[in-house]
Amino acid sequence: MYDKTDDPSGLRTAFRDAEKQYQLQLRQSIRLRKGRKQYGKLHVVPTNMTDVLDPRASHQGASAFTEHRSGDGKILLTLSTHPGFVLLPKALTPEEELHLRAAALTQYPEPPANTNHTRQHGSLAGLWEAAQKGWSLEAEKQGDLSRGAGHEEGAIDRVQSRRWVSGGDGPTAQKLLMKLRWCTLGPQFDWTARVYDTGQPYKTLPAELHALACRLSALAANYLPDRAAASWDPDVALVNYYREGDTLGGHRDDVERDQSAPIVAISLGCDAIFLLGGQTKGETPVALRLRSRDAVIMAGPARMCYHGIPRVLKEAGAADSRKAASGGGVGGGEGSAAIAEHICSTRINISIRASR
Ligand SMILES: O=C(O)CCC(=O)C(=O)O
Ligand SMILES: [Fe+2]
Repeated sequence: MYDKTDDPSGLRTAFRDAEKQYQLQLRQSIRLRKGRKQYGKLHVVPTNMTDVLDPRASHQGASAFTEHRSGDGKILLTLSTHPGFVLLPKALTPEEELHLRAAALTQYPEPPANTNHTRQHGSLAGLWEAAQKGWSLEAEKQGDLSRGAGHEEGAIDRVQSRRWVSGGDGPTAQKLLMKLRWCTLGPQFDWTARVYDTGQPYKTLPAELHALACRLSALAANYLPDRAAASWDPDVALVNYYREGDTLGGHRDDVERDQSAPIVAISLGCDAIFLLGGQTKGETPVALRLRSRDAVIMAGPARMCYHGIPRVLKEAGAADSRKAASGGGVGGGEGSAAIAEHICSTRINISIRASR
């Protein structure tokens, strides 16, 4: 997990400049009519993408990527500037993509996994279903949010859970779903103490994520530092949810015990710009375009590199998601069209790690 307090000064750095370059900028025209201001529509200011490395265009020859092939023909891309970094375009099958995006919306945030809502609202069991049904949280009861003696800042208390009700006074499930930013699988992460806490109840890393991460790191093993993949046994994952305008600031994931072990990060939904910098924020990062089904592996020296997401490209990737919806989603099950619609405006990243 990463250090959110890493850049408290807000100092201008090469990394920060790159973040600003790619961040969503909205502009609104204002006209004066009969002495009164009239506000036009907000529009997105075009971003110069010419320096963004596109893994799907690597065959064009001008790319900074070096292309390799695994035994079964899968493409692996490396960067000579960043040893230990491997990008696997289309690493997931379309079936895995459908399955994981449904799981990331409907199963992974379920208790006992913590989410960014846990501190304020307690366990939100059934968030996805409640959002589909148009439910809200029942009104807060006096004392619901009281924290017992010995409460430590940063530890997430189990505030009493509230029920979903139709037409309740609390926040709507739809709004809470739109504001879902992360959930943690495997031992809970204490963001303030910056440690994994095996003392609280937690959801073990789903076997499908463990298997997928091991498969991908084994595929990339030749391009990772010595034996980084061989004995790797991931036990935690952070699921990040991004909507248009959401960003993930430049950080290093430096809490896990073995700082050279791989992190395998899976992209689902909308495209994004991923910045990969150096060991300080003074180094200018490279910008990469990540798409749904792509995987990124960072191990060895690349683990020490600052990285972040300055931009989610809402329209990009949406057509594919809609197409998948008409195919029926996960087994054509109920809610698959709703999942596909949601993912058209969302990016999900699942980063799988070993905490111990
Ligand atoms: O969203 C991404 O692609 C990167 C996520 C990440 O860096 C993290 O979860 O630590
Ligand atoms: Fe990270």
